[in-house]
Amino acid sequence: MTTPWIGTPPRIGIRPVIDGRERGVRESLEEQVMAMAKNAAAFLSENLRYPDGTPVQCVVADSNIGGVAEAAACAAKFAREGVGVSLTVTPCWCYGSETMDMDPLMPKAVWGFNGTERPGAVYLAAVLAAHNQKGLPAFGIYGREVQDAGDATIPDDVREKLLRFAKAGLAVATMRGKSYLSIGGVSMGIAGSIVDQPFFEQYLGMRVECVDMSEVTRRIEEEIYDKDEYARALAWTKEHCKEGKDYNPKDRQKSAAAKAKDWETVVKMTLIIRDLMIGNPKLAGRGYGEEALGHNAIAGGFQGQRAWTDHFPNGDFPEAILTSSFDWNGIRMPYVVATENDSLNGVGMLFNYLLTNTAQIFADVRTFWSPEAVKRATGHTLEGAAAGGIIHLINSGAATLDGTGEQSRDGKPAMKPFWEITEDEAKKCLAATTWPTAMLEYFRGGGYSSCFLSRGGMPLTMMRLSLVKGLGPVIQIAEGHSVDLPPKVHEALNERTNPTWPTTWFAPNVTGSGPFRDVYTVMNNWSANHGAISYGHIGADLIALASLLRIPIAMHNVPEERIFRPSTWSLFGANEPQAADYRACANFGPLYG
Ligand SMILES: C[C@H](O)[C@@H](O)[C@@H](O)C(=O)CO
Ligand SMILES: [Mn+2]
Repeated sequence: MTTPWIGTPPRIGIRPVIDGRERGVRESLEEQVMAMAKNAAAFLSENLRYPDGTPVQCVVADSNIGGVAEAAACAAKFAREGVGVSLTVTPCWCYGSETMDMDPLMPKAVWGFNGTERPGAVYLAAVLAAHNQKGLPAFGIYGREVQDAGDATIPDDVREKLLRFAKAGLAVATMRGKSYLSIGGVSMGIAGSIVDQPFFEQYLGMRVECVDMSEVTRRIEEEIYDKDEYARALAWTKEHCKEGKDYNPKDRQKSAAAKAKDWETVVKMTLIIRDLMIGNPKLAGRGYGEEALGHNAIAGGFQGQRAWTDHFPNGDFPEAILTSSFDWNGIRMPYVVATENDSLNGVGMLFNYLLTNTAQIFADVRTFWSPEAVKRATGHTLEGAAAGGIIHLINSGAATLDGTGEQSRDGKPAMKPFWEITEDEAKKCLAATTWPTAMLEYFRGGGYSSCFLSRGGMPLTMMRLSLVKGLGPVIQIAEGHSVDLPPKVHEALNERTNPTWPTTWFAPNVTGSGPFRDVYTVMNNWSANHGAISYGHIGADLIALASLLRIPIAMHNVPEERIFRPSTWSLFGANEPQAADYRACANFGPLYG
């Protein structure tokens, strides 16, 4: 079952531009310029995948672009072909404002070949100046080393920038026109669940769809879900999702029959939340044509607490399974579902997902444990990556089971795109997860929480998107690693909190100064109760994406040499990149704004 919102994914349009002077110059360049475009297209398609695992598609202009007529013909072709991102390439001089991509909504980059036979770099600088003057920021790509005119290889530094730009551009284009589905409303006063529709519209080009949680009740009671799939899902759940310890007081524990009923309910909730997000053609055949359509949601959130969870089984199972890369339908695309309807953390998960095609961890940023505090509480001395202290990431709900770290890459724990995950790895993730009965003191209606401990040694990036009145959205980024603790130490610390929830021990990379002065300062600066955690050090990709969306970065620990933003940003203060970022974002304002 593929996710309909990937339907016709955005393509990357390649624009080969050329010096239009005939009777010698243009003719001498036709072949080389078009070859550069086709080479770039092949590289991008070979190295990038859509969320459904298919190769990214590129569209090359029908001709080299020597002037506005050919630029217009190229724009028309791109519109016909569903192009959402544009890359202009050239090894020679061309006429900037006559050939440039003028589409204000199109993420754009220009690659000027570093070869001196013809002035490709001069065009690059000239056309970027035009982009600056016209308020159409573009990424500039200029390889460090000079290449010979016929050299078709793409140097490593150019490859890195092409991929960083393309991933960010595709994420922007993929979100446009899609929905965030808000199931329920504000959860326990969590600000991220006060869903800000103008933010989604103006910054992401998305819409917010709102459905009351009573719709889930209606569909459960009227059996508006695929009953065959439900039977398979329940059987699969019984086989693969083992009930964990019931920590509730004996006199409050539910009966076996009531627990079995709760399993049935949470499995139905899973089908229903997914159907609400993306629809389900199976429903049309039963007279539920409207329900079959869904809400075109690329991300969603379930309020759960407390209006639902004070009475019904909680949403932890649905949220955890949907954000994982496998279920009763096999290994498949994960979904983006935010616990407590924290829509801003849902957007963070969505950004991370679109940049990596990997499932995401939703977590509370719960506790900073200093080495001294761990020593006092357990007698253990933190060491290795944990030596500076650790942050306890734990939250009931949408932590993907991929977060167990039971998948591997090069022999190390990993979280992979679904098409790389083996059946055995999926089974290991499930086997590493137990499902304790929900803590009834919190979740009066019961249900089940996913409980696992992430393996250490995974490169992780934790990010948060928050809103500030008068400023708008800002993003925080912390690259680091998951860490292992001795079992007894983990147990001692975990039992102090909620042992029924999934834990990732996180050690951010610290720099010794500023917001990354030390681990404590990272947490002390964190701008909300939640973080969206992705496998991999993707901070530079997030920074590129944020710049396309004009969302400034409030803090990050990404090495400077990896940072890639539109060239315009440097004109807002190249010596002070963070201040420049804020100025540039404020200057241009929201992309759809
Ligand atoms: C069960 C509790 O209410 C938790 O849901 C709560 O501590 C949170 O996760 C807050 O983000
Ligand atoms: Mn939470």
